[in-house]
Amino acid sequence: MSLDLTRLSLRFAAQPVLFAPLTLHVPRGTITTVTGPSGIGKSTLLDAIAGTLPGGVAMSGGITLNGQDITGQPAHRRRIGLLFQDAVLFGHLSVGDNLAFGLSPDIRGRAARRKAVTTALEQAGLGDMASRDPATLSGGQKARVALMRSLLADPQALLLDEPFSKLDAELRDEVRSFTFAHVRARGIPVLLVTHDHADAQAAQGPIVALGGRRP
Ligand SMILES: Nc1ncnc2c1ncn2[C@@H]1O[C@H](COP(=O)(O)OP(=O)(O)OP(=O)(O)O)[C@@H](O)[C@H]1O
Repeated sequence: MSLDLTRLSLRFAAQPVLFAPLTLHVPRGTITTVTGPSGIGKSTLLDAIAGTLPGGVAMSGGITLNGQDITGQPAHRRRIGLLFQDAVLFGHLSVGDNLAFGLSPDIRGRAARRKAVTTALEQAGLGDMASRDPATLSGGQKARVALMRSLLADPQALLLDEPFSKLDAELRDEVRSFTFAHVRARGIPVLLVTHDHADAQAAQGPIVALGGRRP
């Protein structure tokens, strides 16, 4: 199982390419860190992989997931999770319903679905908070629910875009450890975009520095 990019290149209309064509092998079970200066195209790269590129971006090169070419596939068919710095939970749903929303359709039957949500709540340390309004959760609790919701969708790869940058230092360590432990346990390829050396160090994987933008 791996995520592979082959000479991937991105360009907004009438602008230079964002970064030099990127070839990258992200094996399962590793967290590969992507760094690079602001504006080089790190978030746009993750959008390209997830299939959520904004309009007006020209892409060349290829993306395969577990050997399957997904370059032209719509986002909902790629089974790639994307997690941002803001743990965005649906305000009109309870914490439990936020988790249920993420559930993979492969988990069938009411009892099995309920059990998956209960297990995720317990893993997030929120066993008794299923009916809580997400607005009443702490930053760390929200981040844990957002991760669990992504994992309940049973993604085949996970993309993390500065996922800890809004958290204060102490919380950041805790949420980082929690996140890395859970994604490692899944054994899926993970790409982490970060500016923080401590994140890259804790990821314990290869570090890819984007650069080489043409003038
Ligand atoms: N709709 C758009 N049209 C033209 N250029 C855009 C558009 N959206 C983003 N850009 C430009 O594309 C470049 C890449 O943006 P992106 O957010 O991917 O960079 P980044 O490396 O993630 O930056 P940061 O580290 O600051 O988050 C930036 O220079 C940005 O100004």
